[in-house]
Amino acid sequence: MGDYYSRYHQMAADAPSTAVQTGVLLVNLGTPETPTAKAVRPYLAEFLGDRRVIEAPRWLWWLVLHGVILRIRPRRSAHAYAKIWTPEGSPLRVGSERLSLALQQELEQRLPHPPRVALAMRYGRPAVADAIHQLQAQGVNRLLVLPLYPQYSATSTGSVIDAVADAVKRMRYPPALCTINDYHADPAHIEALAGSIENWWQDHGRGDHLLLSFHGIPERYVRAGDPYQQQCLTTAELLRRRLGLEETAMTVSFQSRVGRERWLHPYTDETVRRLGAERIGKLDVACPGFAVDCLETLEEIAMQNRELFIESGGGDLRYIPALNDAPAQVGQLADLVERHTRQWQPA
Ligand SMILES: C=CC1=C(C)c2cc3[nH]c(cc4nc(cc5[nH]c(cc1n2)c(C)c5CCC(=O)O)C(CCC(=O)O)=C4C)c(C)c3C=C
Ligand SMILES: [Fe+2]
Ligand SMILES: [Fe+2]
Repeated sequence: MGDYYSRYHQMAADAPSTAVQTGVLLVNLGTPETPTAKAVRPYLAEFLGDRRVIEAPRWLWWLVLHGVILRIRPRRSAHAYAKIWTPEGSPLRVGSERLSLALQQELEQRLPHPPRVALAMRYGRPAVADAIHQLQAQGVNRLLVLPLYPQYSATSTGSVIDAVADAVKRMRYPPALCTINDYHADPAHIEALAGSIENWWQDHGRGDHLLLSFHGIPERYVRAGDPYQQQCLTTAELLRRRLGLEETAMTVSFQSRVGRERWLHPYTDETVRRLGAERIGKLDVACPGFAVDCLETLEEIAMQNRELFIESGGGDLRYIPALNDAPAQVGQLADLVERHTRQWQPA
């Protein structure tokens, strides 16, 4: 009896069961380890094998993916990645790591009990499950999941939530969870975007037209209820008003389509060609859906679409960089974290 109680008291004393430690899991898409077909292939296989990304009958898609796409695309994509690769690695990885570090430092300056920040990639490494385990090893028992996608899509944010749910399914004692679905209309986010475009204009002069290009998704997904298109258009409209631009001074388009299905319109490449043919002098392009620069901005927009624009009669296409680890984005994300974790802060 006495033995039982003393053991019980010892256990209770050892267990820090009332300590609250918050974690923030930043999640971005993921990127290959090296710009080679060998490294791009498993990355694409995981990405394009995700049912959230490709909604098609499984067996049919498996045949197309493994029989056709993974035989052709890795080499083509690797060639594109090679053009933007940096000495530190893939821009998406380097930019996401810098942002994660800056957010950790900002929260440490602001809060007496700062959350621990970890970065995960939806595809490739560091895997979502590994990052959550790493946070738990640091004592985290409250977890805020913050996908680095300002607009919600089932294909991007939804898939991150799947990965978190899969990780949690295997845990005996998971952390309490909170997930941020989107921040597409957060005033501080709009302010950060507007400020970065204005700063860029201050250094380079204002162009003749502003194009906002978002990543596309199949139109079919929007018809099925994905709020992505609406959220992109709302971000764009809020940004246009904040910048004080006439409706005719700005265009919205959707880039990076894959396959033959109809994706969100208008397509960025067709829009760029049209604006070139209209003999626009300087076309400024920003991609507000990308928190961090990556293949889709640095290669597709700043290289491929710039060439398209000039070929079709335009003057120059100037890509305005993503927010990356700019203080305005770090501050906005820190505010978001503070708002969502206040409920957990020790009194
Ligand atoms: C084929 C279906 C795809 C859907 C749907 C899709 C949605 C989607 N993607 C992003 C963000 C990024 N995508 C990136 C690259 C990329 N996207 C697809 C396909 C779909 N994306 C592919 C095949 C690729 C790989 C590159 C290529 O082969 O062309 C990237 C950049 C990755 C990097 O390493 O730099 C990002 C970021 C969002 C936000 C989204 C839905 C809204
Ligand atoms: Fe994509
Ligand atoms: Fe692309």
